[in-house]
Amino acid sequence: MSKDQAVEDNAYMEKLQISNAIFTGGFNTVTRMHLIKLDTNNGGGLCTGCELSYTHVSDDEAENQDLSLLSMADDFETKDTAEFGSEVKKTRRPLAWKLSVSPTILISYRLLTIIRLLLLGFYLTWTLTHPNHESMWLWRISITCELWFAFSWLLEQLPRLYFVNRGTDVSALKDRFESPNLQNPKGQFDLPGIEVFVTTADPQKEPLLVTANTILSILAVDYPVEKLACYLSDDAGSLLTFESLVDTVKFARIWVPFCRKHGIEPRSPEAYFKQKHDFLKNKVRLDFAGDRRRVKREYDEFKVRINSLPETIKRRSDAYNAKEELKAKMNPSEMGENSLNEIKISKATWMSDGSYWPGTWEVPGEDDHSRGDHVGIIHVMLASSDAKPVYGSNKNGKNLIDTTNVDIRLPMLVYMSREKRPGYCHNKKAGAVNSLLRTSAIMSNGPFILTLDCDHYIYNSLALREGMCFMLDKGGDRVCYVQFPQRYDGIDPDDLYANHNTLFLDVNLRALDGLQGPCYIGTCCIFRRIALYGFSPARVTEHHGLFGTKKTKLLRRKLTVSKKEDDEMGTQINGYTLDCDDADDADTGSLPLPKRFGNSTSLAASITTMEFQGTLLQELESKGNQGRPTDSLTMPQEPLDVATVAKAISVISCVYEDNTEWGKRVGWIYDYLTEDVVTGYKMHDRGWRSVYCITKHDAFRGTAPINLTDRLHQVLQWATGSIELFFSRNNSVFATGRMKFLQKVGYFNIAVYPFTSFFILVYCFLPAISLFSRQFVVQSFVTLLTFNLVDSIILYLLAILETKWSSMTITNRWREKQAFVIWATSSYLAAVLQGLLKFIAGVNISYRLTPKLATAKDGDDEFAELYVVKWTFLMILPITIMVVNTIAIAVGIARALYSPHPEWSKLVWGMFYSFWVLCHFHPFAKGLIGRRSQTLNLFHVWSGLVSIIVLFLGIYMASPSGAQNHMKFQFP
Ligand SMILES: O=c1ccn([C@@H]2O[C@H](COP(=O)(O)OP(=O)(O)O[C@H]3O[C@H](CO)[C@@H](O)[C@H](O)[C@H]3O)[C@@H](O)[C@H]2O)c(=O)[nH]1
Ligand SMILES: [Mn+2]
Repeated sequence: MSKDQAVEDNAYMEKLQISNAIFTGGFNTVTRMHLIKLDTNNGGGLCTGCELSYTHVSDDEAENQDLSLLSMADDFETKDTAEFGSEVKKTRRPLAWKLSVSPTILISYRLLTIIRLLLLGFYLTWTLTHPNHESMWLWRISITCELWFAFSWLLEQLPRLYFVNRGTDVSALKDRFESPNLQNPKGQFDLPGIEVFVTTADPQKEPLLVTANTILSILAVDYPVEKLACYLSDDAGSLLTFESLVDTVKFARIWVPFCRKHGIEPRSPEAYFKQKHDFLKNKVRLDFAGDRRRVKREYDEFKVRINSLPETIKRRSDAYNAKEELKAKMNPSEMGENSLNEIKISKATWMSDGSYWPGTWEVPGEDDHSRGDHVGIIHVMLASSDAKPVYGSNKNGKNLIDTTNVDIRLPMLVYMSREKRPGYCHNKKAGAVNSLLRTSAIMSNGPFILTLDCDHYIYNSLALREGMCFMLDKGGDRVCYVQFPQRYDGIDPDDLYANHNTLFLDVNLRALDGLQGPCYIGTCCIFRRIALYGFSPARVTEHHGLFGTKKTKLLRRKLTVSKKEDDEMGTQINGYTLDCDDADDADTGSLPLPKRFGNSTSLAASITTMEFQGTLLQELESKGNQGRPTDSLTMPQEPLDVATVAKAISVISCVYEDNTEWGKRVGWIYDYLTEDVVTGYKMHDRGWRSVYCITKHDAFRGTAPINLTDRLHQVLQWATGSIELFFSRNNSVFATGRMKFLQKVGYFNIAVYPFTSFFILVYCFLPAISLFSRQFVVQSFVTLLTFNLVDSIILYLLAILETKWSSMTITNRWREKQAFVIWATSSYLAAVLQGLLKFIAGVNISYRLTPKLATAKDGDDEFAELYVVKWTFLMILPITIMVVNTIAIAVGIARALYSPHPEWSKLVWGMFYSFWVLCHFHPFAKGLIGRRSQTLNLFHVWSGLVSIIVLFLGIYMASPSGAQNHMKFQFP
């Protein structure tokens, strides 16, 4: 590009709005701005941001406003407070609180726990001091297992002693931030800005319609429009995702006003239109039925468009490619002589305005246009809007429904695909969200961030406000994130594969909330941006309310202890501390520059993490931390300029992913198969607390894998993440941070539970083995039985009490127990082995994206997917266990009936044990055999093989010679 041309271009660019351009660039790549044209012929036109014009608030005006606010605040301090007494009281209503659980329940729960602990202690001591001399190996195995089970129960149970439930008051939030008061005389939205991050990685496994619905639910959420920004990260770099987002925006212009006008819930159209109950209920407006019909029709058309996008793009590309090829043939000199160009052209993927798609092309294998090898892309689909509402107009040709008095603005929306290059580690989802974190810091810099998977939509449009209640209440500035539970649509009523995760989501996380907060579970979580930047919580001198006074004191003491270190090694600002606890950069207190910035030609060189943090620190300083540091950062009130977006492009360059800073101390943590738990762990370790927000109506909903194979792999992934936490050197669960002891126990439990696999496995085989060994001597049988009976009763009572403070039910509980045994013998075991391989041999573990179910069409069997079985190695052990125990039962019966030795009939007790084991595998068997018994071939072959082996073994042992040998047999 010549110099003159560049200047000319620049002048031209200034005149354009950002929304008319796609920005691309990356490491060693020039940052470019591609102007895109509105294609009126094609339904999938590109320009979307400019339909709604925003008025520019002049700097003067903005300043004046600020000043008036400030002077009001000053007045307030000098004036007679009595005049505003009622006002003050009104705005000081608490936003969030702890719900009290009946003391009877709490005390009984703790008492029962102690009783079981004592019982376990007695039993274990007794067993340890009374070895079974007639079969020592059996005794040794079982006592080892029992010790482990006791230990892991303790790890799980201890944090539960402090369970809490919480409540919020969204109307109090409204009173405090959206009604006129002294700090906010005009009653304008004074809520802080929130950014919503949505990650998507594969338009095949994650259907476009699912993502589109998530986006729609975000655009329609009940939160001040100008304080909201939505970012979609597309790790596939796919034109499919891009164009479906363009279409989504178009539909959003109808959908969002419709939702606002009639108070629609939920605001994902797919979920809304699927609802079975009477949709006219609670609807006051007369034009509702008509509006609904029109919007429904529009949605159906939208669905057809989205579903045919792959075909549309393919056809378009074929046509353009053919045209280009022809052009090349007709005019070879223009296109370059070699035939390579022709091949290249015939593979391209084209946008609707007739230009190349800068991301990945449908036909794979193209340099710079393949998965894992493409530039970074940013397109601002919707620019941030003005603070004043824009009302719609009457129903007319252009307007589908009457939107007078309905705010028709849409929040800011950005499409982003980070740069990817071969040879770089892109760190999966953690890398994607970190890219979003950097991009958004430049483009909107909201103080709060909600992360959502592409399949998790906002189910309750007040969800963001619920979360803000915790963040903005007194003491809220020590909250690093508000985690919501994961809830799902479309799970079979039996919840065959325990997809609801009740034990974890409704018991364990609630329990952790009573300590230092739930761990982060990857999605449905509102973060405080500074917590992601590696800051420590504010030093608070006085606290009451949300978290109680006692705990605050504890925290304060710890913070005082750490203060000394911070003065030496960290930067402190307005009570927030920037941790610099690593020796390598302790000297300067600054953050290291990315390694390869020295020879980068991109803008990236000028953008360092320090700059982000610098901006943040300045903001905090200038706002003077006026009691509410949380809302001191706001969304930009002006349209983005070219330079800003160009800057944003440079920070999604792949060099950042290689940088030690990101994912080590800042942002989402790298080097783990699952980034979630360890990211939250880091924050708790810095002294933050988190909050669990379970609302009466689910805040978010997602899809869960409802077939056995996908579920096994999902569990494998989670368990691997846990095991990695256990083996990790940097984030050792034993590390001394500012974490509470019992919170540590909670994390330790998460880190070690996969190890249970070994012991469960032994227990599943034990009855069968003992049956064949003839050594199941009933010496301690009475003790065993008595203990187990009493123990079961206590556990059952504990479970009943748990149903009193969580939404756990006894049926759920049994499902979870079954699931635990199944996962233990399949996914957990594989996870431990994978973890060991990584730890010892450094073997890399690859991530497997959980496929998301496209929404079922009307009339389809909703749970057809439930019985789809795809073979996986994870199934081998559970099948073996089932077969072995079935045979053990058969052999047991045969022996009891026909045996010449009377004492063998006692072995019949072992059969009950086998039966008990089999009961746990019932969901597994059901999933495997299923309704349509399709892929049973492998199951049959494998179980046949195991049966034969076991039978031969049995015959061998039953024969006199075999029996003699066996008397000397010692279990290895
Ligand atoms: O390279 C990647 C891989 C994944 N993702 C996104 O990450 C999310 C979660 O991936 P998925 O395979 O669906 O994981 P699940 O097992 O369904 O999800 C749970 O478990 C994950 C790991 O613990 C968490 O990250 C998720 O938030 C949590 O919902 C999805 O939105 C993906 O699009 C990316 O953006 N880039
Ligand atoms: Mn998921």
